[in-house]
Amino acid sequence: MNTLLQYGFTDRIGALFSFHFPSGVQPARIVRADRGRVLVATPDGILHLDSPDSLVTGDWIGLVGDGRIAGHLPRSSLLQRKRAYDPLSEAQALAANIDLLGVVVPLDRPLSTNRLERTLVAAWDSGAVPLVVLTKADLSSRFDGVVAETVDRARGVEVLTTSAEVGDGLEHLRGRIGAGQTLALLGPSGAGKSSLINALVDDARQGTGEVRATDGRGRHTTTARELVPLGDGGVLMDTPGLRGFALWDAEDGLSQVFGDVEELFARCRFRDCAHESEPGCAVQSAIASGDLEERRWLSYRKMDRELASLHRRQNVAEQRRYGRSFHRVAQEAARAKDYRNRFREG
Ligand SMILES: Nc1nc2c(ncn2[C@@H]2O[C@H](COP(=O)(O)OP(=O)(O)OP(=O)(O)O)[C@@H](O)[C@H]2O)c(=O)[nH]1
Ligand SMILES: [Zn+2]
Repeated sequence: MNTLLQYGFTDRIGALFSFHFPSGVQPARIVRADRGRVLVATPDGILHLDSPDSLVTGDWIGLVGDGRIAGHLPRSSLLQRKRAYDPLSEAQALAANIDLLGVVVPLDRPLSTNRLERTLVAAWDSGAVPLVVLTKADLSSRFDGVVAETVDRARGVEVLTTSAEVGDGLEHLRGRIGAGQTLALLGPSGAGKSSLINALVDDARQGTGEVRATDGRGRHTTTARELVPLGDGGVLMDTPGLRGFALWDAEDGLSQVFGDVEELFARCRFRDCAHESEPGCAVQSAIASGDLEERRWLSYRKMDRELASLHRRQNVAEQRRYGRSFHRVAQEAARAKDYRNRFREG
């Protein structure tokens, strides 16, 4: 099989390709991206290449004859994160062209609803389709009710139950990854992501991890890849960059997960209702009647506040940048005026 077909190449990607690149440009996919270096899957095998820093695992790229990268296709989805220590920094792209984003919830501990909601928000926001993957089903008797609670909190997102240990649910999950689709997993440390990936890949009778690649000088090296073919056209993405994933600019996702809460706002008597103690507040009355859980309301509030403060900080940075460029324009205008005046006088 053509190597690229194993890495998710489809007719749709082929068509996008001919649309974006002149003929003669070869399609390829980023299997792993390090600073300035990428591992790429091409129709003829895996190569190491120098690259611009803007490429991420999952990108579809165009290759010119001499191994130069002509650019990447528009991304159907993009996972980004902010750098927690630097709120003014730009979002950092982590991975592209993920079709299914598995939000991993382990059954060996109580459910962290807050984390589940956040991760679902981020998943929706990336453009991928979220899927909740319950892991360690063989231990589920320890914490009764986590499955039901997860289904409830997932708000219509599909929930699958798996056990890497005893093999439950693996077939079903494999079946969900169509040919040409890429699945990535997001979840807390110890949730069972690696075990699940290994189980899925073993199932496809493929060795995970190391792969042999050729560099520009024809030398062979062995490297870890972050895209792992499942053997039937489906692809698993296992990138360490997705660990420690944080919330970033996720309004659209917020509405996906908390749409029912936001719908209540329209029913408040006052348009500028703060949803605290105003008469006719639909939120407070839904809480009082039990239609809206107070916990969900508080978690909506918290995320909304975080997004708002993120925006304020971004806006301050933007105003500073704008201020600097405005200052420069003003100075130039003043100089020009000065010049004209002198010219007139002269
Ligand atoms: N009983 C049981 N244990 C599991 C299962 N899957 C994973 N584990 C155990 O859970 C622990 C964590 O699993 P990992 O697969 O390393 O978890 P991870 O999500 O990759 O963790 P990080 O690498 O920290 O992100 C290991 O001790 C696994 O053996 C399962 O299906 N059943
Ligand atoms: Zn209100």
